[in-house]
Amino acid sequence: MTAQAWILIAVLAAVLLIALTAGLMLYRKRRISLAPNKPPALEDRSGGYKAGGGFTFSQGGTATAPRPPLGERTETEGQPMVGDDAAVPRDAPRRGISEVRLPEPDVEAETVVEEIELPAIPETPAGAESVPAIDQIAPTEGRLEKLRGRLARSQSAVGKSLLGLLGGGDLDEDSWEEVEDTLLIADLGTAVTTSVVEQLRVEMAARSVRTEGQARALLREVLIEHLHPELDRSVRALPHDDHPSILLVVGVNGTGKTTTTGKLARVLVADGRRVLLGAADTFRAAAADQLQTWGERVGADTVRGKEHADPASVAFDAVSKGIEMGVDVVLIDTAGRLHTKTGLMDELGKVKRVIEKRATVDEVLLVLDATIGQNGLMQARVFADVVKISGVVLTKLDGTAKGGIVFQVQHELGVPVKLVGLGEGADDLAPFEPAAFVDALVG
Ligand SMILES: Nc1nc2c(ncn2[C@@H]2O[C@H](COP(=O)(O)OP(=O)(O)OP(=O)(O)O)[C@@H](O)[C@H]2O)c(=O)[nH]1
Repeated sequence: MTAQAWILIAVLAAVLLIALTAGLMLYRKRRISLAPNKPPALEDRSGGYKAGGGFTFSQGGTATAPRPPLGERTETEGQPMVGDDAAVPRDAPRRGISEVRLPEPDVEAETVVEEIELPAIPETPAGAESVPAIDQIAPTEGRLEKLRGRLARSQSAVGKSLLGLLGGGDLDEDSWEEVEDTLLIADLGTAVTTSVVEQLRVEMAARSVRTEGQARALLREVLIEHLHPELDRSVRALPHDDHPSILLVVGVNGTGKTTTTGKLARVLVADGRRVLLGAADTFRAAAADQLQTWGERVGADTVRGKEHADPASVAFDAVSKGIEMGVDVVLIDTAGRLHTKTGLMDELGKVKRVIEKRATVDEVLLVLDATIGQNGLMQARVFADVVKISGVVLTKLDGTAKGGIVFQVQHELGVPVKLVGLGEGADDLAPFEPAAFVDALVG
């Protein structure tokens, strides 16, 4: 070969090398690293308060997000890329996942972490009281007991009429029908009512119940049994070794989602946890403001997007930020104003799918308004079809005699009611305890 040919080959090889290097650099630049950043030290804003107990928290089952099968994506390094849909090949038609904005510096303006400007606390002499910058949170222990009066006011009418009927001893068919009607009016639903009445009939005969005291004891026992006290009602909010626990709060708007998310944040902060809030209800700016205010009051940052930003994007940002900040739990408030099932399906399904590119969702809490009775159950069915609900929060139990919906929701969904809302106040959230609930009911 001539010298000229060798020179030509060398030049071609150099050009090829430069093109490869440039291509690799471009590829790396476009990639999003999924390796969590080193968590910066987080300021403890709980005011040093540790709750004595009352609420039970546990750790979600899976430690890390399940990786989608490699063969179904086009890139080969085992990490999902921007816009990847877990189970869909990259070149398949997508359902809007590509709209997801990720927290790169140039899109930072899209979502904002509202850092809380805490007022400087003046140095105080030892022993002197310092002014707390944020809310003092009442101990969470025995909440249901404290709030029992509120429940009892509206519920005990049901218990009284039941005891009035059962306390008389031998019941004729008309009386049994009245018992049945009372349970139906209290929203226990046909299936649970039938089962409760059957068990009461059998046990009343077997135990020869004659007095009101005996009737109360039996009624209490049967109702508690129908509330399945054996179900795990702990809220899966404890952090994993390498990432926070992730909780999604879902439900139709107006049921109390934002309020519940705020109240739950207070309980967690009181329990010594570092909390980050995600305002994925982007349809109404006021919803994000409301959540942020809750956050400011307890000392939790809020990740929020612009009005009408993609909720999945905000949720993703919140989870990413939570991992980066090293918080214990990320609570994500979602929008529930999509009344058609398809819209809801797309929205919530996408939120969950996108989050799970970073971490498994540990708990999906469905918030239901107890005052709307049967309608709440219909909502529950729709949501249960869309996302796997792991727990129910029943709100506004302070304003209704229809608490029987608790029985139905559990019976239909097979999911435990974990928390109850008993007022609009910041601390009016309580763990659901079947025995205490029935005691309030029976009086
Ligand atoms: N009485 C009572 N009111 C409650 C309870 N929980 C929430 N509320 C009230 O219900 C109303 C709606 O609550 P939100 O938290 O804004 O409901 P949401 O589901 O987030 O609604 P959107 O923000 O419109 O999606 C507010 O006025 C709350 O104060 C409760 O347990 N008892």
